[in-house]
Amino acid sequence: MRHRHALAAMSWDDARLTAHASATPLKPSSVPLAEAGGSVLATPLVAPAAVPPVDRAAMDGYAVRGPGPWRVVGAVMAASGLADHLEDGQACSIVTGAAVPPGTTSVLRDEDASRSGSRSGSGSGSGSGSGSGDLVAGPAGTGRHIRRAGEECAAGEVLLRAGVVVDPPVLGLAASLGLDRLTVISQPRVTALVTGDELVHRGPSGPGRVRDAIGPMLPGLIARAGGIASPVAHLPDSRDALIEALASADAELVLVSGSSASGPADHLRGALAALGAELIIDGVACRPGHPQALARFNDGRLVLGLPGNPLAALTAFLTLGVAALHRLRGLGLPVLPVAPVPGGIACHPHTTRLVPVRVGPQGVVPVGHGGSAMLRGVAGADALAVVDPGPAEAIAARLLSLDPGARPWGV
Ligand SMILES: Nc1nc2c(c(=O)[nH]1)N[C@H]1C(S)=C(S)[C@@H](COP(=O)(O)OP(=O)(O)OC[C@H]3O[C@@H](n4cnc5c(N)ncnc54)[C@H](O)[C@@H]3O)O[C@H]1N2
Ligand code: MOO
Repeated sequence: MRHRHALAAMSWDDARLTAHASATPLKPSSVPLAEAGGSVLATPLVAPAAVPPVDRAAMDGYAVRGPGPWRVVGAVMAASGLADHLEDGQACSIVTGAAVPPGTTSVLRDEDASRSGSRSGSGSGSGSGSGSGDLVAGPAGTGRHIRRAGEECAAGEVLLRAGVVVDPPVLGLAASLGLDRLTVISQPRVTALVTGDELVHRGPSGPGRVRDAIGPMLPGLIARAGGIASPVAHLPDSRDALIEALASADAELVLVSGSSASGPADHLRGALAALGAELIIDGVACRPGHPQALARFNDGRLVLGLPGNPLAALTAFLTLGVAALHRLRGLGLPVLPVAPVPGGIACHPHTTRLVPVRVGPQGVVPVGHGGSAMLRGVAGADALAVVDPGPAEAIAARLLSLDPGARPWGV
């Protein structure tokens, strides 16, 4: 029984938009910082207090007050509390980042300081011990080498808008603001089912044996696209096994590879029909990746059919999978930068071509080996050029990143 192409193949752009619109963003929640990586801010990031909270030394050296020379009256270490007030002509040795004593007018760098007295002679007299009573001299313009309180942000300032991905710099910023929790949309869960009786997971391919090349790609792709991958499940070409696995998948998005075409072992559409899923996309007008499909269960879970040819599976994930995951995470559809193609790329009259390219300063250059069963080209490429259908050659193309976790970039 065949359920082939009840819907006409959708254009590549419409398919991305449709996949994005088919998903429902997950509900926001408050999570500890340690669990927030990869999630998306559900509310703006607001500074609860000024950063830095106090004036701090920007260099190792001496906090001084007024014109020199200065008498060293103490030492401020990294973990010292607020030191006593400095009077005119007084200095305190200090380390980078420590709060300067009240009254400090400047910080004199170690390498600019000359010190006389019990701890003189090294030219770098700060550090442990106060050496109190020594004299220190050197150039110290007013306000030099002091990080002012509030110089990074004031209390109540909005630093990031909602919808920003919590990546390492954002996590570090949140920690430096003193935050312990963030209100975020957490990462969607993704289950991957790799089907095929012919697939093997060790050793070479041969007659009747095809080494699984999709299973190894999916966990990294899912993670880079902001999903949480469960271990890849391998299924035989069995309609019942697929129905059982689809019915029990506990994830917002289920990927199924190798069952998307119309052969006798391609059970995806039959399994979806048996489970009452709505087929939203049945084929996309792109190459590679034409037979990809997207369906939705009544409970909102999405199923993405990845074609069995490995490059087609990759392009399908980057097309529909990334679009759906972005929406689940509360993100808009990624806007693709445009790059010149100095040598041109032949267009297909009716179908969008996805061509592995290297990105250079002059534009993009195809790397070859972009057939749907090949990964050689894409493994050495920076992006896929999206070559819109047309009568001749494209001299510019949008770029689809091969790393769905990369911050947006331009060319
Ligand atoms: N009569 C038709 N035949 C095919 C059509 C079509 O429209 N009508 N579409 C072709 C295109 S385009 C593609 S892409 C494939 C999609 O096939 P399936 O998704 O059904 O996958 P299979 O038939 O199982 O496999 C195709 C090919 O890929 C190899 N494969 C499968 N899984 C893996 C894997 N995990 N790692 C490496 N290689 C894999 C499989 O052995 C086959 O060689 O259908 C075309 N045919
Ligand atoms: O379009 Mo298929 O998806 O060539 O590989």
